[in-house]
Amino acid sequence: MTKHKRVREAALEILETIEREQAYSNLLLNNTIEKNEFSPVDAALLTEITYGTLQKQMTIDFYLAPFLKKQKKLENWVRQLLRLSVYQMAFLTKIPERAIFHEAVEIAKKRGHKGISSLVNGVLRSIQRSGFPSFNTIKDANERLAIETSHPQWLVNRWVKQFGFERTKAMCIENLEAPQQTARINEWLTSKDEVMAMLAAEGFAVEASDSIPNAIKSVKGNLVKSNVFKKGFITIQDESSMLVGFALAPKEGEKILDACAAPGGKTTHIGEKMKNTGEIIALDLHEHKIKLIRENATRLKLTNIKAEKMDSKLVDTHFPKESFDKILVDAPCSGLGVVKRKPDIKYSKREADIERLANIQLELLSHAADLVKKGGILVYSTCTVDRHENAGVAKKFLDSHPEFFADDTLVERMPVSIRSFVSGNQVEILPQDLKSDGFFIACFRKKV
Ligand SMILES: C[S@@+](CC[C@H](N)C(=O)[O-])C[C@H]1O[C@@H](n2cnc3c(N)ncnc32)[C@H](O)[C@@H]1O
Repeated sequence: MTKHKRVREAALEILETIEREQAYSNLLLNNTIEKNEFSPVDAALLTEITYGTLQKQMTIDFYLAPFLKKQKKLENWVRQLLRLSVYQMAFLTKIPERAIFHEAVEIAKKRGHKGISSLVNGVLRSIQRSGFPSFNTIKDANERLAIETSHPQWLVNRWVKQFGFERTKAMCIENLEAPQQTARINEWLTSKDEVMAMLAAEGFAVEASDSIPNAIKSVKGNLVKSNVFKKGFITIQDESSMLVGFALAPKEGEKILDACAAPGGKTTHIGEKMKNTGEIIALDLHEHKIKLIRENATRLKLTNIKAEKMDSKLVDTHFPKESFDKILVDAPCSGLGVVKRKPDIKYSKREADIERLANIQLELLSHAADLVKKGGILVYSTCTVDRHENAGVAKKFLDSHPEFFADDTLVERMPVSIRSFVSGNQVEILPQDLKSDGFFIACFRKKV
């Protein structure tokens, strides 16, 4: 069996599993690469085909529709096989079409029967003869944007209402880009210059971040594989997530609560900013996730983090009132800012999830509120792009908690390149703004 066929069979299996079990694409992909011991070249092709097919699923289905009109019911694996073949035809122009057809037909024969392999062959050859249908046939602008950029119509309609058509379009286009790998320097152990020199010596190509001090981006190579990472000098983190550390601006010796902490990306940032002093209580609902916080803290040589399993809706029954200088609620959210990284999110989320998650976020903030010291701050953040969560929750929190006010000094704590995205006590980053994840932060201060 050729290597490339193994790659496509593996891609097919991953796509089927994601659809069947709503599993996470990144975890499945990493497991498959490890299990099959794929070479870096095959791993790259598998990633490209799997993510590409998922990212462009609605566009591909639009391309396929005229050629499947006569099919009563397609088995799921056959649809996925057609999708990944069409993805290669439309978007991976370096792969010869005869190779795409041959491998699709071979997989169809192996998995199904002769009838299915002729169907797959027939559909792909018809597409080759007739070409893909044009988007111009779609008259409604939102619907065309949804199909062209493969975002559900409800989401495009919602974003257009919240951000206008042009910003939504830029966001949908940006969401189709490959995510950048960025990393934060462990500033209490080393410096950006030292890290860049060490990584160069290991053969990695990196550049300083354009927007965040003490951050770098990978140009070539997966930084997780570096000794610099293993030794705890860097943490892989999206640039917009790093802004939470700036918003909190923890000082040495402070006592901080991180109410939704796993896997500890932001907890450890706080720990580093405090130069391993003070105390950070890091909570999460799930025991297996607490382990991740501890592992990260250990790798980064931080001993100021205490990770515990707890439902943060109960924090006010566990800790004394006004016992923390600062509290972070990096809340569970709809995740619509990380579609670039996890394309399955855009198909699995429903509008009802947004309402439910906004309620949970408000509840978590309300339970944490009593624990903030007078004059202390409460930071609320999400990796989503939605104003019913985010600004909507921030408003409801302030409306129902007169002991807090909107902390407009947030802008002073943000890196200079981010200040134009700050409005009052909030910062809203859309994916196209920094080529990062979409992100939201609001900062509330307790009256003295
Ligand atoms: C956005 S993630 C946190 C990411 C983390 N702050 C970081 O930077 O690595 C939200 C986390 O909240 C946790 N969570 C959800 N509901 C919770 C609750 N009621 N109490 C504590 N943790 C909760 C989830 O398990 C998840 O790990």
